[in-house]
Amino acid sequence: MPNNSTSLRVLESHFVCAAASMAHCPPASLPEVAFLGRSNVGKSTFINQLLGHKIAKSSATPGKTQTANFFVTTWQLGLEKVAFGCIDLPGFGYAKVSKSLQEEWGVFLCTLLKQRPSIKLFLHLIDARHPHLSLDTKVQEFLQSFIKLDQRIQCIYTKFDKLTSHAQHSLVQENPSALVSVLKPSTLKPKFGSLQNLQKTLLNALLGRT
Ligand SMILES: Nc1nc2c(ncn2[C@@H]2O[C@H](COP(=O)(O)OP(=O)(O)OP(=O)(O)O)[C@@H](O)[C@H]2O)c(=O)[nH]1
Ligand SMILES: [Mg+2]
Repeated sequence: MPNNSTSLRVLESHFVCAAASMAHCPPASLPEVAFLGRSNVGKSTFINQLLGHKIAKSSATPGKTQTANFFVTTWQLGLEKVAFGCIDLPGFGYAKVSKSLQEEWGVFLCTLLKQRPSIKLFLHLIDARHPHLSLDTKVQEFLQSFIKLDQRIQCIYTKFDKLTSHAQHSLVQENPSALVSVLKPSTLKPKFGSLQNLQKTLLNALLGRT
């Protein structure tokens, strides 16, 4: 396994397609990361950070991403080249009334997550300011109900920059296995990691190296 000082570079990324049904999804030939979380939590923004350019459309208005958007990226870690897919999903939790995940999200997205074995990493983005919402618990339960041995779930707190320093420490203490992200990765305090470390952690999780 590459050690922590091995450098990581994003070599290339491109948009593949937007799908609104299983029939429109591209062939599942590469390992994939699915980015899921409430509307407006920062899924598209985080994909852009990881891939190093604005490839996924983000917006201050909730409900921006309406289809499952597929991207492919190639990264170099030391001497190793890895190509993988990223799936930017529509958010849930926009409706004011509490509904089941399937009602919120529709049959397509639930089926996509359950029936696409190439998804090796489910990245669950949670707003750091609201870490205990019942909808996020429902998502965890939903994922746990079907994931296979070669699939992983990883939580990441977004909008971590909106917390006070004290609240940042408390949240990380409460859930040490979660990752954190901020709007401008270069402003993340070193004790909370770096964009490179995040990229390496996610790549290792995707490849089942954790
Ligand atoms: N302060 C701060 N703002 C963020 C962060 N991540 C995202 N945002 C902002 O949050 C808003 C929503 O970001 P998106 O990336 O579009 O969120 P999304 O989860 O893709 O939203 P939907 O596609 O509607 O589900 C944008 O205005 C982003 O600039 C963060 O870590 N910190
Ligand atoms: Mg989005």
